[in-house]
Amino acid sequence: MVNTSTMQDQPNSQVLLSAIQLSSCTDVEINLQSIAKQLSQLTEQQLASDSQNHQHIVVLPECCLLFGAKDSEQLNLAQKTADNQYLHQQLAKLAKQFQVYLVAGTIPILGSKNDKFTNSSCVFSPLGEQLGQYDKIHLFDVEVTDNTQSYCESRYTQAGAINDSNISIVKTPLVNIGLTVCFDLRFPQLFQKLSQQGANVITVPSAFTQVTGEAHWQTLLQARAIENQMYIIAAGQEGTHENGRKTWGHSMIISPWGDILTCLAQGEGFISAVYDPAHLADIRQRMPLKSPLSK
Ligand SMILES: O=C(O)CNC(=O)[C@H](CS)NC(=O)CCC(=O)C(=O)O
Repeated sequence: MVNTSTMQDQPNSQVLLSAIQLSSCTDVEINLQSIAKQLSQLTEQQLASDSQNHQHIVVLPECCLLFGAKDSEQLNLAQKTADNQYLHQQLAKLAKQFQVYLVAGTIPILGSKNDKFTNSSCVFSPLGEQLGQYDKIHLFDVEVTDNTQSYCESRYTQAGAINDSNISIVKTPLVNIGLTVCFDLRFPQLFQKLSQQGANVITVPSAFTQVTGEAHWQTLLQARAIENQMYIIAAGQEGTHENGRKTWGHSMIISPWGDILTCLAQGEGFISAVYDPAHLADIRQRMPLKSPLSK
């Protein structure tokens, strides 16, 4: 029990951070069911062990509603759902049903020219309202020594805009969330911008390859958390997907000191950790990181 009388006096005074790890397939409905199942188990467990007086932020992996298909199928999905906003609606419904702030991994959203989609992370409130959207800026056009070999995300994906509307924090009652996606993790500039705007939690929905994940994932996450002094919630795809692609999993939540608070190496499931604002304030106060170079 982490319940205390002060917490009961102050509704929503505690923030819980969670990541859901998925092995998403090429069927949107099955993926929605998997997410609902994980959310149901996660919120049930948390109700049983804990006060209801908290704010709960849950992050899903990149491409949470369609993964392991050809990129052209993501474009088809973006085109098919552009008018009725089906993907947004289903995710908003889940946020409301389970009373969480849902950082809904990424979904394909039809771009301005209709021949590409943005790989977008959307945030929904427990009321089912959309609070923000971030379109992935750094696209994964990379040669990897795995069975896929050559990734060319920019073929069907339109990169996110470099402006204050795309790069902006999402304010919730107790936490400012900075949104990033997967390959963005290799570019500290984005994290610095979000940090300057007042982010104290950064989310990293991902589908890291097994090869690059094993080599770099944990180190990059810890570096971003340490250098920006903030919590990181990283939710990954895991396993072997229908197109043979292998993803690394290892979803983790990292403290502003760089500690791995919790990690799920393999399989579908969830992890949670408590956000500690005093710990964050203490680290920032004892070790101010103001560089004369960042003016
Ligand atoms: O293509 C899709 O279906 C969905 N998109 C992804 O999986 C994206 C682009 S291919 N993956 C990454 O960014 C991996 C980054 C990575 O692994 C690294 O930085 O090492």
